[in-house]
This record gives sequence, structure tokens and C-alpha cells, in this order.
Amino acid sequence: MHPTRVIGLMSGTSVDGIDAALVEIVGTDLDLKVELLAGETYPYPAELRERILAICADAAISMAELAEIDDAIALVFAQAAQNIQVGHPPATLIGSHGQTVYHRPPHFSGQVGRWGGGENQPSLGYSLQLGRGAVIARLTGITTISNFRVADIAIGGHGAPLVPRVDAYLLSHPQEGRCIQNIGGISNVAYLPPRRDHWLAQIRGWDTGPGNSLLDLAVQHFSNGAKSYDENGSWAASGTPCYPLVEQWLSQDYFHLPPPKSTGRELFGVTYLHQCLQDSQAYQLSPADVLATLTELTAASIVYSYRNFLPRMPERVLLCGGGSQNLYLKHRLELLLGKVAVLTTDEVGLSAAFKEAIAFAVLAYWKQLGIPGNLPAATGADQEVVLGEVHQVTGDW
Ligand SMILES: Nc1ncnc2c1ncn2[C@@H]1O[C@H](COP(=O)(O)OP(=O)(O)OP(=O)(O)O)[C@@H](O)[C@H]1O
Ligand SMILES: CC(=O)N[C@H]1[C@@H]2OC[C@@H](O2)[C@@H](O)[C@@H]1O[C@H](C)C(=O)O
Repeated sequence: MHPTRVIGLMSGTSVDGIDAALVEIVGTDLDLKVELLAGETYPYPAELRERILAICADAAISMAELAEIDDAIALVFAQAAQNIQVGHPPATLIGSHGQTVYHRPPHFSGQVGRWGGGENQPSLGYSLQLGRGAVIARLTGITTISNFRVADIAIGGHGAPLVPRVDAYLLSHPQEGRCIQNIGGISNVAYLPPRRDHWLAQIRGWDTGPGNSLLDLAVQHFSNGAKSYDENGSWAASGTPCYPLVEQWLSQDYFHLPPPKSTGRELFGVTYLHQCLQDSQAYQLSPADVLATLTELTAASIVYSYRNFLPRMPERVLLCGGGSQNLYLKHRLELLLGKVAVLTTDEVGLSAAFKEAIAFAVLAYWKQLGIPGNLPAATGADQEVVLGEVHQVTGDW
């Protein structure tokens, strides 16, 4: 069987840039194989990034501005797709996640949803990714699959996390229970039991809470905008975590909600950080201490959720996403996890930096084959469903 050459495009909740992965894919499930031919991150133009972050922080914008930003994002995604192919044979398919600017999980009870849910009535989730696929298809001349989250949301799911099914086929192990822990702006986990009978039904996944989102905002605050993140975690490593504060922050409702669950910058964003900074005043913490405490919150919330919501602890945790490069955070996770081995997905042969982009290439490929992409246990959807909307190229541009 000939491999299919696919481009995966992703920009996550950190809004740092477009991760592009050019891959060759063969097989469908347990025989699925992905070879990464090229992976690159293309930073957003500074002004566009500022506008996206403003929308994520609830800035009011007109419909005309929304349309303009949607197309501006599609344009940089299309350029990323063009650039990643240079020096390689062209791809025949693009899977583009787009840029999440708003995410609202479904309401199940006691909350009023304006559309499709009165008081105590369930209402569907809502998740908006900008960078429309039609523009990407038009500009690249390549069939583009986008809007991956809507089909899952339409059947009661959160529309997130979607990567666990791809993780299952690329990273599960015959004898070993594994957690695949993505630490992006937001953190999410896929729990993969050993690959034995009924293992697929036992997979779990959810958003564990903040990854780097609060840390990045705090670094920008303390450095007056000179730094955007804590490289290798060295600033936090020079401080001391304030454990009473970690305890206080861990009492937040989200950490106690049983999965399936999802979250975003709507919760773990600017307002949340301001509250954290206010709380830390009572302890007279230095900037380094605050960063150490926020890093501890990320690590502790991950481990707390494993201990409370997993059927059993994994033998191994494989980290991915930008936070996997934060050595201090990795060290804290190792200490909190005790005997569990902590590695990165790079160490088992799958790029930690480009795994999410690779996953959207696989989801696009599955869409073309009619294979479901969600895992109801991870998203809360009523059933498995094929994900994504197809944008084909017809005629000349
Ligand atoms: N060397 C490093 N040291 C510490 N942190 C790092 C390093 N490199 C990247 N990061 C962190 O990783 C973040 C980017 O991670 P990533 O690209 O995985 O996020 P994302 O894909 O936007 O998020 P999400 O997975 O929530 O969608 C940066 O904002 C930074 O906080
Ligand atoms: C709505 C949205 O964009 N969610 C992202 C976000 O970033 C991490 C976490 O929250 C995860 O649930 C999801 O992305 C990954 C790619 C997913 O769907 O698996």
C-alpha cells in the first residue's frame, strides 16, 4: 500500500505559532504508521497574535473584524502548508485544526444555556476554531479537512480532547499502562491501558487543567513583557513553591470534576492569573516563588487527576507539548509520581513538539477513509463519529 502524504496544521492555546507536520501515513488502526518528513513551527505575525489573544481574553470585536481575523489566520496556515512542503514531494491532503478562540464545554445540569437548554436542561458545547478550511484549500490547491470538533459536540461531546484515539494507535504498549501527557497552554492526558482485550474501551482522556498558560502570563507580567515563557523552567527553579497556596488553588471546582471534561483559556487565563497573584500577596512571595508555585499547580493538578480518576496508575508517563521542555516541571512531576517513569514521546520515537499537528494529519486521513476520530470516553459524546469537514478544490483560483 502506498503511503498518503498529509500535512497536519495546529495552533494551540499558547497561540505561539502554527505547528506544521508533513507526514506519510500507512495503515488504519493497530497497523497505523506515521513517518514525520518535516516539522516546523511558524510564529504568528506579532500583531495577529495580539489580536487573537485579545479575542481569547473576551475583547469585543465586530463581525467584520472576526471575518478579517478568520481569513488572516487561514492565510498564515496556508503559508505554513506551502512552506513545509519545500524540498518534498507535495501532499495530497491537509488536516487543519485552526486556532481555538473560544471553548465552552456542554452543560449537563443546573445551568442555563441560551440555545438548546433551559434551566436544568442539557445544552451542547460550543468550540470555535478560526482559519477556515475553505480558504486553506483554495490557497494551497490541496483538499483540506477542518472543524474537527463540531461533529463530536453535536452528539453531546466536549469536542476535546481529540488526540487520545491517535495516541492509542501510535503510543499504546502491549504490556505497559501509559499516560500520554500533553503540556501545552492547557494540559490534557490520554490514559492507554496495556493493549489487551477490550483495551480501547478502557482508554480515558481529559483536560487536566493549566499547562503553561498561567506560567506564560506570569512570566510576561514579571518581566514586563521582555520574556514570554520560563525557558527550561529555570526562573521557577530559583524559587520555592508555596504549598498552602497550591492546596488552596487545587480546591478549585475544575480539578474535582470527574472526566470527561475540557477547559481552556476562558478559565485558566488572565483573570485566573490575577486571582493567583492576589492570593500570593498574603505570603509575600518573590516572582520566582510565584512561578515555582504555579509550576507546582500544573504538576500537582496532573498527578491529583491521575490518582483520583484513573482506574490504576500508569507504569510510564510520556510527555509532549512545549511544557515537556520545562526541566523544572518535569522534575516536579517525577517527584510527585514516585515510581512512575517519566519520559518524552521523543524517547519512544514520536515527536513531542509535533505530535498534535501529526494527530490532525491522522484525523484528516481517517476522515477520508470514514474512520471515527473521537473516543466517547474522552469527549463524553454519545458515540464514535467521523470528524472534520471536507473542503475540496474545484476550478482555478
Ligand atoms: N524550552 C522550554 N522551556 C520551558 N517551557 C517551554 C519551552 N519550550 C516551550 N515551552 C512552553 O511550551 C509552550 C508552547 O507549548 P505548545 O506549543 O505545546 O502549546 P500549544 O500547542 O499552544 O497548547 P495546547 O496543547 O494547549 O493547544 C510555550 O508557551 C512555553 O510555555
Ligand atoms: C478546544 C481546544 O482547542 N482544546 C485543546 C486545548 O489544548 C490542549 C487541550 O485544550 C485539548 O483538549 C485540546 O487540544 C488537543 C489537540 C485535543 O483536542 O486533543
